[in-house]
Amino acid sequence: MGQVVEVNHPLIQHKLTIIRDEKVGTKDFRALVDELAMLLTYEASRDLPLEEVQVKTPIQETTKKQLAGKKLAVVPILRAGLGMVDGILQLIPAAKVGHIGMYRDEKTLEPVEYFIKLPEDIDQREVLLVDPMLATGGSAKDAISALKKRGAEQIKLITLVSSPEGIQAVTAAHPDVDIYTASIDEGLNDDGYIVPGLGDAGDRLFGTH
Ligand SMILES: O=P(O)(O)OC[C@H]1O[C@H](OP(=O)(O)OP(=O)(O)O)[C@H](O)[C@@H]1O
Ligand SMILES: O=c1cc[nH]c(=O)[nH]1
Ligand SMILES: [Mg+2]
Repeated sequence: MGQVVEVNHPLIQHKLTIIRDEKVGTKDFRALVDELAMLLTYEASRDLPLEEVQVKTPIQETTKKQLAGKKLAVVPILRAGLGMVDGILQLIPAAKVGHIGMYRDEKTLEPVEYFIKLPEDIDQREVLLVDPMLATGGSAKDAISALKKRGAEQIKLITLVSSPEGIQAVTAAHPDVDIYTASIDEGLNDDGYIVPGLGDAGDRLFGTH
């Protein structure tokens, strides 16, 4: 538990480099964030438990494997986390979806929670908390605390771009949470943006400023 996995798969690195380019528009940005979320989830779900099940093929009866144990919930941190949900649901169609609304105060960079709605059985589910950016770590840290307060015990954090500071903040506050990311970037600028990063993920996804 508490591992930090920078997923270096060539397809992930290639697609991330494309969306870093400020010239890439909303349509392509949105499509690639979804693809990256799917690829990262493929990696993050490597340890899902399996169980045996009887199957009768057109040829013969056999014993094979199926997913076992806890069901899953995908929980995006609004707004930008929303851009990762569809890609993940293509991989795990049966997952339930929760929502945690948070924005960073422009001056203090402190996260402000404005909405939270989770499946009533969140305590029975393994949670994939998703947000493209892990900067100071404030949003992810508070979102994980909010999930734990509502009974979630197994949480993984999936981000596209993370700063060393954000990783440090989350692993210190929540050593039980694994972090899967496409890139650990250099750091943060004075405005709390990841360097080199990709800009404001929410604004690029939704065409806002
Ligand atoms: O690690 P932190 O310092 O908390 O920063 C990361 C958060 O900042 C961005 O959200 P933002 O506040 O811009 O809201 P938005 O997603 O609605 O754009 C991003 O989507 C993360 O949620
Ligand atoms: O680089 C950053 C940092 C926080 N939030 C973003 O959307 N981008
Ligand atoms: Mg946010």
